[in-house]
Amino acid sequence: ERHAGCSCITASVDDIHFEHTIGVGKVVNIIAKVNRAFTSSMEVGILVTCEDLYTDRQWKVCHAFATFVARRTEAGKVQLKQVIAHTQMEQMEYSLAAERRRMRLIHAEIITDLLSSSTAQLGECQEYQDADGKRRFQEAIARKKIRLDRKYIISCKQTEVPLSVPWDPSNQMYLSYNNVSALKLMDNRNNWVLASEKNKVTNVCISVQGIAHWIFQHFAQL
Ligand SMILES: CC(=O)SCCNC(=O)CCNC(=O)[C@H](O)C(C)(C)COP(=O)(O)OP(=O)(O)OC[C@H]1O[C@@H](n2cnc3c(N)ncnc32)[C@H](O)[C@@H]1OP(=O)(O)O
Repeated sequence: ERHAGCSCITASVDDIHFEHTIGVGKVVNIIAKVNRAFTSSMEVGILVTCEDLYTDRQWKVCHAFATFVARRTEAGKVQLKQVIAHTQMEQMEYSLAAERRRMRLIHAEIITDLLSSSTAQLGECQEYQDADGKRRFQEAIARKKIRLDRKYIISCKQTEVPLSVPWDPSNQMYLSYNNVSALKLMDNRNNWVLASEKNKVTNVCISVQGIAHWIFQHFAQL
């Protein structure tokens, strides 16, 4: 709200993973920072650390991301002022914030997609009490896949090459979720056709033009 200069509403909070417990008597430090402002929404990174005052030891407890939206005024949607990223770390968070936002906004779409593709993979291995149990099981699988994708993106090392972002030095540490999800989408398709095979290297192709085009386009950037 300090950044926005007006009242804001919590739109979403990403997955929260606790890496350590906090014992009684320890000091908890919470640092929250606006990573990036978009139009009326902004991503806030929240870092929780724990401190033992007797030993001076500090450790990370969790790192979460929340999105806050400036409340509409009578004039309509609020245009937030931009965040200026100064340090290399701030620039990295600034870039990654756009990618995380994209993941948030397509979350529902991904769940639907994973649900339809995971139905085929489940096979006969699970027995369900009822249809609701099966649906909850499938949703849990879909959520787990999304969590793993997020973990992968967050753990991306600076030296790893970004995949789908227009090449620009400021995007060096930018990893695209789109490539990961497109590859998974491709992997789930069953209409792959063997194109050639030589020295145990198999080339396969697929006739979904839109996706293939997308992949080639982005591979071309590497
Ligand atoms: C204690 C608590 O805080 S409890 C939580 C209380 N929070 C609530 O009750 C939120 C209820 N939801 C809402 O009021 C609305 O859905 C809002 C404010 C989140 C979105 O408002 P809408 O009128 O749909 O606005 P609109 O579609 O224009 O989206 C506004 C912005 O929110 C962003 N947004 C919308 N949904 C989400 C989401 N789930 N996650 C992240 N950002 C989102 C949009 O991307 C957009 O960003 P931009 O302006 O920077 O491009």
